[in-house]
Amino acid sequence: MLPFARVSVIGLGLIGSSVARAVRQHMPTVRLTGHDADPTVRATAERLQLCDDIADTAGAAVTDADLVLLCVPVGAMGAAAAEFAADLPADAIVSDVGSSKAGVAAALRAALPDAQIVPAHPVAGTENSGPEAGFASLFHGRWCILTPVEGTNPAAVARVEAFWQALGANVETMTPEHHDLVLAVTSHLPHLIAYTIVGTASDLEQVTCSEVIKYSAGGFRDFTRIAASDPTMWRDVFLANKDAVLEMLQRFSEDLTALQRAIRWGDGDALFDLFTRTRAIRRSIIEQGQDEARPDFGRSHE
Ligand SMILES: NC(=O)c1ccc[n+]([C@@H]2O[C@H](COP(=O)([O-])OP(=O)(O)OC[C@H]3O[C@@H](n4cnc5c(N)ncnc54)[C@H](O)[C@@H]3O)[C@@H](O)[C@H]2O)c1
Ligand SMILES: O=C(O)C(=O)C[C@]1(C(=O)O)C=C[C@@H](O)C=C1
Repeated sequence: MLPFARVSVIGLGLIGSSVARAVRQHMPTVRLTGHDADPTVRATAERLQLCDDIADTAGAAVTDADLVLLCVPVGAMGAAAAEFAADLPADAIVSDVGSSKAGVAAALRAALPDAQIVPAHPVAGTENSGPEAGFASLFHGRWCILTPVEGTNPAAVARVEAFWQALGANVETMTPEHHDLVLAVTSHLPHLIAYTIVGTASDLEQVTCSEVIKYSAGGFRDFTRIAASDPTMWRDVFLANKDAVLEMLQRFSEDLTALQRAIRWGDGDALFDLFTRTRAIRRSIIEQGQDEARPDFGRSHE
């Protein structure tokens, strides 16, 4: 049996449109309704036939939903939920896909004090955004982390878990705080580093007259992909997950200083040991099938 029969997706960008495509593919009988605050995105969603209906207001999108999935930037979650609060059916489950969880859970609870809320984070994405960037296989073999708080109905958690499993994801459950700490180091810090290194190189470009672009080979190019990620999304993530990101950044700065010292003092063993350890980590990620350099990654998937 399907976990939900009528799903509303609020926010039809990369993740919302990928969810819509994946629902169509894996649960074709589900009635899908979509809404986006941006009329251009709504028009594109209509043209791509992402949903059965595209509603002009968030309220109209949720009136008969049994799952409402918020796919908007984390800083917009509270406002987006408040827009449909008055129209939400009493038995509907509300979930989201935000990249940070503690702040989002609090914002959703404040906007929807009586709703069943099961926050979630599919750990899958690309540097692209918008409804045309989505694709149905985005969640295949990826993790989706659920962060229910105490008192959440276990049956609601089980239905959201079954939903993500039906889209091809592996589901894990943890507290919002633990999620935010783990993701600060595995996702948020790498983005901050990429934004920094590409920014630094671009400042240098003034000096080197475009050599940075001209000779950018593998290493720098990989950073530019990450640094091309959506500015609104990442601004919101860093503001929402401030404490965990700052803590991880402190640890990172200390390790960077140790590396700086090893280079200054010619400590080749320290460099070699670290690089050997990090190479093993990369290889174990590939062995576990978590490598993002899969053939279909980051292209159009329709
Ligand atoms: N991009 C990724 O790699 C990735 C991966 C996992 C989770 N996420 C999370 O998914 C969410 C969406 O990210 P995305 O990459 O799809 O972004 P996106 O920019 O592609 O899409 C976001 C959409 O939300 C709409 N929107 C903004 N405020 C709204 C509101 N109040 N009501 C209705 N619509 C509104 C925008 O118009 C836009 O179309 C974010 O919370 C992000 O943290 C992103
Ligand atoms: O591969 C990318 O482009 C991503 O940034 C995906 C990525 C990640 O850091 O792993 C980014 C943010 C999400 O919340 C989940 C996934």
